[in-house]
Amino acid sequence: MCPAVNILAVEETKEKEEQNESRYQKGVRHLCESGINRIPRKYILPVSDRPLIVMKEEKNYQNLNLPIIDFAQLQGPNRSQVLKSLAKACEEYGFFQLVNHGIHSDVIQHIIEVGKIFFELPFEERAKYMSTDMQAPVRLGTSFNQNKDRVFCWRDFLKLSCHSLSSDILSLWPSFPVDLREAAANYSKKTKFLYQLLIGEILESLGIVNSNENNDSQNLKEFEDGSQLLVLNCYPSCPEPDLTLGMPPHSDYGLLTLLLQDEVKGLQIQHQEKWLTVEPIPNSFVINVGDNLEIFSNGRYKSVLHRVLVNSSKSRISVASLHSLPYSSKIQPSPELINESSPKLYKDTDFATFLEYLSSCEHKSKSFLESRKLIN
Ligand SMILES: O=C(O)CCC(=O)C(=O)O
Ligand SMILES: [Fe+2]
Repeated sequence: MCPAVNILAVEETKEKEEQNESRYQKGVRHLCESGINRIPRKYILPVSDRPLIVMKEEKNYQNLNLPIIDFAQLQGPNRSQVLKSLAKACEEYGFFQLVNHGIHSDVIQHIIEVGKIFFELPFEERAKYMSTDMQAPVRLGTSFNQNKDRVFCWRDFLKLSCHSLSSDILSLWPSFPVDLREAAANYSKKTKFLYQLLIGEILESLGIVNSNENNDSQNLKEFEDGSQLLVLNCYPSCPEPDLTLGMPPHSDYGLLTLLLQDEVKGLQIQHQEKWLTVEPIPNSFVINVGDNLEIFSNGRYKSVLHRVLVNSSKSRISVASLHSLPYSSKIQPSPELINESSPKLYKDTDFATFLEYLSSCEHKSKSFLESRKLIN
């Protein structure tokens, strides 16, 4: 081939690749709406990272019955037993399912419904909320970290910062469907309240009652007044689910995540070196320990890797309510949990360090937490 033709061919390929890149940035739903029956190369994981979906047959499905904590029982005569089960779940699994939590099923159904409708809106309507600014109070995005991911995952998401539910912030949230703001604000208030109760119980299960008297300790008020982020995740059905993931293995950064999944399974957690699928229980929350709680508990409670499978027949929606300390706070192992037999295991950490980490690497494993360890 003559050199001029060669250069033209290279430029044409480059142009095509750029067009494809900008198409993928618009999200998986947009891609599916264009009608596809194979997944583009951008979403195909290296063989070693692919999920093993030999479990199409129900008998091969390794479902996991996570420990179940009955929240109402914490108020009853079995309180001390339930606190022990809570501690054991956080130590052994880093996850548990919460039932009888007091949030009405209407509130739960409403957020799932508005989430479904939002992701079904015409692309031009959804696209108004697209942003690559990680700090934006509202952000429609795709994949895991779309600015960094070499391979994209099969997920779109809407992030709503709930730090303040002032009318200034709410007016930035999507105006369609018309009840999205109301449903999301109500859901965020209810989950924040539940989180506040739950983190109090978790601190008690760690044996921390009133560290405010100890000047070196985390101010307990910070646990209650921290930041909250709602993330509505949408995983469209996928023509080749064994080649990709809805979310890659990751741990959550904050203290606790309250996760609501619809009836479609997909969430898997790593437990004893296996990936196990978490069975959805209607009207329950999947609660997981985040990196900051692992640090605060000096490694006693575990922030565990989890990932999301997609499937070829059903879309899936989940809503994660992520709770952290205020972004200006430092997190450190609680001095009350450090002694001669349990030395300090993690460096003090702040949110700025985490943001630096996010922007500097492909966030695909537990390595942020690994990077905070004092002893490896
Ligand atoms: O969709 C799920 O089940 C999990 C979502 C998740 O892990 C997250 O939003 O951090
Ligand atoms: Fe997560």
